[in-house]
Amino acid sequence: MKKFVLMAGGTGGHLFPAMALAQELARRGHAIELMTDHRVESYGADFPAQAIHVVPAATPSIRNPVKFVSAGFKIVGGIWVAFGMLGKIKPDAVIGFGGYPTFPPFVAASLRGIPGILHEQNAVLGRANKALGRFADILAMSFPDTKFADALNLEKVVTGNPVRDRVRAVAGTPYPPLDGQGPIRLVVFGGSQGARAISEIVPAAVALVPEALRHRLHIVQQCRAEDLDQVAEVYRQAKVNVELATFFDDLPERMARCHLVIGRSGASTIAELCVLGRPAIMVPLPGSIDADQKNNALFLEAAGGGWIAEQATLSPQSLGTRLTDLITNPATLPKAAAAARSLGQLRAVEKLADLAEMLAGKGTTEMEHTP
Ligand SMILES: CC(=O)N[C@H]1[C@@H](OP(=O)(O)OP(=O)(O)OC[C@H]2O[C@@H](n3ccc(=O)[nH]c3=O)[C@H](O)[C@@H]2O)O[C@H](CO)[C@@H](O)[C@@H]1O
Repeated sequence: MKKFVLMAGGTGGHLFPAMALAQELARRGHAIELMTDHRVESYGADFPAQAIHVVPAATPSIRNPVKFVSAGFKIVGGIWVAFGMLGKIKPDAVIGFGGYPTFPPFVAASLRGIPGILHEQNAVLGRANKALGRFADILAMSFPDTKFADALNLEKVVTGNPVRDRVRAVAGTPYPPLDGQGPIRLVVFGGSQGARAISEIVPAAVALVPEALRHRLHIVQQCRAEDLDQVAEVYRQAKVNVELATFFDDLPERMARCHLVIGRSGASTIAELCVLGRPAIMVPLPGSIDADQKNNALFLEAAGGGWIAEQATLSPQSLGTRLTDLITNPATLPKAAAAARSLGQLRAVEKLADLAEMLAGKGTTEMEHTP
């Protein structure tokens, strides 16, 4: 039995791949602890860790000098706290999943000489992983051509982005029949936190779908608490069958039953679409550093598994027309579903767990390590 500390930023996009690895390592009989931030309360309920540690962390803003200095103190404090914790836990290896809360504990692990893997979920190397490159032994990547990865001088392995057991359990679900009469199931969500733009545009677009088709729609839509009433009202007026919630714990099962997903293109969203084989209209988060979501979405679109709809040019009219075209053209969606499935990396979690075991097995003395 080995002991691992996983480190992940607090949104679903970082925590869920860490959860997938924790589930696999636990199956293999290893002990796991997690270091993260306070948002673990929202997304970490099923995390199979023996202990969850909230470590001080901050993201420095260059625009505000006061905030920059206070973030610096917080990061140094986080390194100090994590250094103490790691001294007691004594893990054989650490695995970081990106997000600013991974920076202090990963640096602390390196200072203690503990070997470490960084996992990048996106098609573009994130800022925390970029900064942590010199403290790691291996970079595990989800995409073969991860942008900016070449700048890091360390061993690189393409593992794919691990998905949770809950997703793997329904991965074999066949694409549901799409005939001219039955229900058409849509799942709509804006990443782990919801997205206002999706809440504004999707219901208005659905309301423009011709009535005969609209009445066949069964929509499951996640939306932010502050958007719920407005979204419910638009669907009520359009007489659409809809289920709304701020977060669906059973989203993977619902995705497996659906014909089409509309949403953002965060890394786990893309990994799940591929493993489940479901097509998507993807609205990448605009304005994100290095356009990670756009690059994730391009990967699926290039394979024919989905369509990018840029938020800047998206309107209820354009989305309504696209939706109507897709559901009146019965061959298109199953074809895109098959293309998405061909990209699915069901074995990502085993590959990453093998890598973690390999690194833990080598022990700190055998590893060439840069503190
Ligand atoms: C705004 C932001 O910071 N976005 C980043 C964040 O995305 P974000 O945290 O939104 O994460 P992803 O899109 O990667 O994953 C969303 C996850 O939430 C789950 N889910 C969502 C809604 C719901 O009701 N139930 C549910 O279970 C999905 O199944 C999926 O597993 O991390 C990703 C991975 O680094 C990045 O690609 C994104 O750019």
